[in-house]
Amino acid sequence: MDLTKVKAIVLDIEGTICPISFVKDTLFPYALEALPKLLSEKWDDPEFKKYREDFPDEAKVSPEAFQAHVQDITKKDIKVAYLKNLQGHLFRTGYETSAFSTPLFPDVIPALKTWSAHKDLAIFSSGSVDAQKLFLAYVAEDVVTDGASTKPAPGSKTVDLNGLFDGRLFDTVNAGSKVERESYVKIAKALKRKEEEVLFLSDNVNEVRAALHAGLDAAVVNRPGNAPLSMEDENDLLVIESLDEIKHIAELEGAEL
Ligand SMILES: CSCCC(=O)C(=O)COP(=O)(O)O
Repeated sequence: MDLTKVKAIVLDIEGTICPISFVKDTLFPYALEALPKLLSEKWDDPEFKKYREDFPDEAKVSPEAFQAHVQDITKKDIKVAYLKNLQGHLFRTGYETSAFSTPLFPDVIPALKTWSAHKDLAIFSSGSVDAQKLFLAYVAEDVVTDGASTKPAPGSKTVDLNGLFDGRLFDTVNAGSKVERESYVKIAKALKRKEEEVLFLSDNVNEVRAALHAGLDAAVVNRPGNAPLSMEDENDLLVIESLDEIKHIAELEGAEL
């Protein structure tokens, strides 16, 4: 890793800056629970139609078929854009009614605030850009970490971190697949940086390998609750457990972070 060159830091979401359990056990179930009301009230509403029309034909035949399809691909965690766009729409009410807020790992907010002074921060997630905006708009200021779980502290206020990212939000629609090198080339270009000036951090080794293949700097973030890494991945890739380690590497390299 050469952090002296890095001018932009691109972050994955799930398993990197927030626990996988927040996405799987809070956001996804909320979306599934909210869907029947949306389907019964808005099936023919133009606002809902723009989400519905991208679904496969067999899911569009009835609200029941639609609900079953969404349930199936959510359970399988299939990260297709049409599901992600709909989820982003469904999450909104949850955030706006304080049904949940975003728990970031405790090292994340301080790192983002420090890094944003000298680096461009960006997100690259399978979650849609709209979902990313909500995710960042309702971040719990205080979290409680207990073993593998990090959750918003009871009564915690929220803080909007969108300003730190200034719209540098990438998803599979505007950047492409997270496991293809071309997507990372595209992101570097969008950030107006050379590939080696961009650092990508993710829990997903295939994403990290694709970013490295594109010429970015990249590391695996191994958080409590993530899938175990193979020996091969541990040997081949830089693995960190906290964003603080990037700060330490920067200090050792004399890089400004
Ligand atoms: C933007 S919050 C919802 C995140 C989400 O739906 C998801 O699938 C997370 O994917 P990532 O690529 O960020 O691990």
